[in-house]
Amino acid sequence: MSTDKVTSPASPLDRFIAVIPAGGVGTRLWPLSRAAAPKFLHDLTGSGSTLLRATYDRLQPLAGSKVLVVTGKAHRDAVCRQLPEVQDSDLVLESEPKDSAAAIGLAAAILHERDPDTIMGSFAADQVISPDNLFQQAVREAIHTAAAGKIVTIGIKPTHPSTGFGYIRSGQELHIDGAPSALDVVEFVEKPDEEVAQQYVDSGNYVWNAGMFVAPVALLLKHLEANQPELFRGLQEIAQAWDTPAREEVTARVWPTLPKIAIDYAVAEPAAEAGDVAVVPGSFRWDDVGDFASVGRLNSAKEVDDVTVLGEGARVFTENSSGVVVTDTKRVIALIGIQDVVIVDTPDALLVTTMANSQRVKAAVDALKASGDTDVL
Ligand SMILES: Nc1nc2c(ncn2[C@@H]2O[C@H](COP(=O)(O)OP(=O)(O)O[C@H]3O[C@H](CO)[C@@H](O)[C@H](O)[C@@H]3O)[C@@H](O)[C@H]2O)c(=O)[nH]1
Repeated sequence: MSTDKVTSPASPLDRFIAVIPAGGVGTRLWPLSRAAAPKFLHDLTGSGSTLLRATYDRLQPLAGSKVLVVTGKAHRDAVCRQLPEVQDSDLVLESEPKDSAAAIGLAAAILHERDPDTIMGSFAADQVISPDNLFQQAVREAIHTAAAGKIVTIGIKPTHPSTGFGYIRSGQELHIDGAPSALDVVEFVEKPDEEVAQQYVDSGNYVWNAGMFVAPVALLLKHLEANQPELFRGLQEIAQAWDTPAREEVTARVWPTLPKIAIDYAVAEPAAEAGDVAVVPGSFRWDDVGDFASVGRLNSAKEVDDVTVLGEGARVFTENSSGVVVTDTKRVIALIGIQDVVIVDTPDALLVTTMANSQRVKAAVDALKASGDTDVL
């Protein structure tokens, strides 16, 4: 009888490391979401977990403690409080925001330095997803698909012609072991205009990009190098110094020089053209919490009459009214006979609008910026 040890090839799942890029301000959720306390640091579902913490917990069964977080220096303390498990060397702090290609690309480059066979998955810190098991099932399929040499996106069935999302046109089934629903991607179009978005939705051939990318780090970096060579070179330099005493010095020197571009333009669109992108359909409930109408929907269980009320110790009186109230003050709020209102009450800024206008909050933020009144942003 042979005494040779029978070893099975390592599962791609063992090569998986999760990355959470936690940036952006969430302008359409002002005045709740601020530069100093962006959307991902808030509990916007009333679950007791912030969006960041929920994202981390959702990834646990897939990644364990192998999670890298990329965020702004200013958020270091808040992120460490919310995610005490994250080691110093796995917390990437940016001195200034450089958009998602730099954030995700640096994580890929660091992971590549540590182990070039790593499969990484990047997951936005500010989405609401349920149930977790359907998300995890889709990501497992994405990891198997990535191991077959693809950059993998997760597709969400569109409900309206949003101009804030990437659109993915899928093609043939890929027939990959462990990924029965993976499809080839024919085209990836980031944020089309409304007319094009409407055509995509009407055609029934497109899904939304959920803002998640699962890929072998080497493949992601190959496309970054081909399409953004300057960004790639800078990230390489930082990554090579990352686990050495030179980390601080090199990062401080190189990071400010990096070009700003979204990963969707820098990698996803050109990689799809090269035939290197796949999509796994997500059957979970997905919401990017883009405005207060969405906050209202996500918390409808907390309705007082027809008004959704969010906020610890909120004191809200309602009569014949509907909408959403978010408050972090102790003020009493009374709503009488008004429909579909949005009220966001904070100590130094008050927002009053309607559900239908909740996407336009950004206009107020832009106006405040232009007037130089930035202390409330
Ligand atoms: N650390 C860090 N993270 C950043 C930065 N800029 C963006 N991010 C993070 O990168 C992710 C996506 O960035 P957004 O800038 O919020 O992208 P988007 O406009 O919402 O579009 C993306 O997501 C959509 C789904 O929500 C997609 O449909 C679309 O194709 C695209 O991937 C989020 O997790 C965001 O926090 C940055 O400078 N630094």
